[in-house]
Amino acid sequence: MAASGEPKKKSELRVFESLDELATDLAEYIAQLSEISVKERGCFTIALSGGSLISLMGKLCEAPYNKTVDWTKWYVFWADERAVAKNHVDSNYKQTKDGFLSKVSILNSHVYSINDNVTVEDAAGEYEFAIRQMVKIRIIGVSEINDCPKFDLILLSMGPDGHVASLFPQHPALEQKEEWVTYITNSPKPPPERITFTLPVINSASNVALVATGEDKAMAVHLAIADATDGLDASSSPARMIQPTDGKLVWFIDKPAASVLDAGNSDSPRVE
Ligand SMILES: O=C1O[C@H](COP(=O)(O)O)[C@@H](O)[C@H](O)[C@H]1O
Repeated sequence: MAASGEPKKKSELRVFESLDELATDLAEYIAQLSEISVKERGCFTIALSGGSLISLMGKLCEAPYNKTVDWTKWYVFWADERAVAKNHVDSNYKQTKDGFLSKVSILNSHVYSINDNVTVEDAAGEYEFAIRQMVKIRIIGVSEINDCPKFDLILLSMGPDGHVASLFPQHPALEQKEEWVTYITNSPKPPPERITFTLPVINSASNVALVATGEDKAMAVHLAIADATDGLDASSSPARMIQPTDGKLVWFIDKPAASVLDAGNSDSPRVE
């Protein structure tokens, strides 16, 4: 990992033999970024997603990280949320609470969940407002390029259709350039109503990690990473649109997810 002050490589592809190895490296990556941010800025702002990601973060709740990470300096946000009650099985908050937050000592007051008591439109507006307040007091950094929030780390899990956060292929939400947080009411994956960070926010982060595991994601990984993808229009692969402007992207994938890349069906990956 590039230490503070060193030039950062823009993107990197890490392929693992097993889920256990991936989870081990992911925990170390997050812990290192947390340490660097706390040293440089006094806090660590992280935005999470749902899906398979949370269980892959499990090793962070174990030794040594449960003791060595400075959890009191963490500020937790969500890159997307489904419009369901917080105790619903589909809630990204519930999944994160059960699988991660309840096992580490992050302060409750540093956990910024999305309001489940209002319409998705209002919830998106409220969440953007909350983030603006955190930018104003410089807990969340700010991009010098576009005034967007600059999260220390945004963690995304890619779906088999190439979606990230709740940004789905061909969806107009991919075009949203003005708002930081938007909403959709027609998600192709249930539940239909969701709140999501927009691409400008994701691409303004200091670090973005994209996780994809399993053979059912192999083609989406190929479309997102391969150099040449004949005839592909950009919005058919939201994951391909993740290109941090002034930050670093790291892909964490397992062998099955890398299988189409490995099969020699692709040109050299766009990432190192
Ligand atoms: O619906 C969602 O799906 C993606 C990917 O989920 P996975 O189970 O295929 O890993 C997830 O990252 C996103 O946050 C979520 O709302």
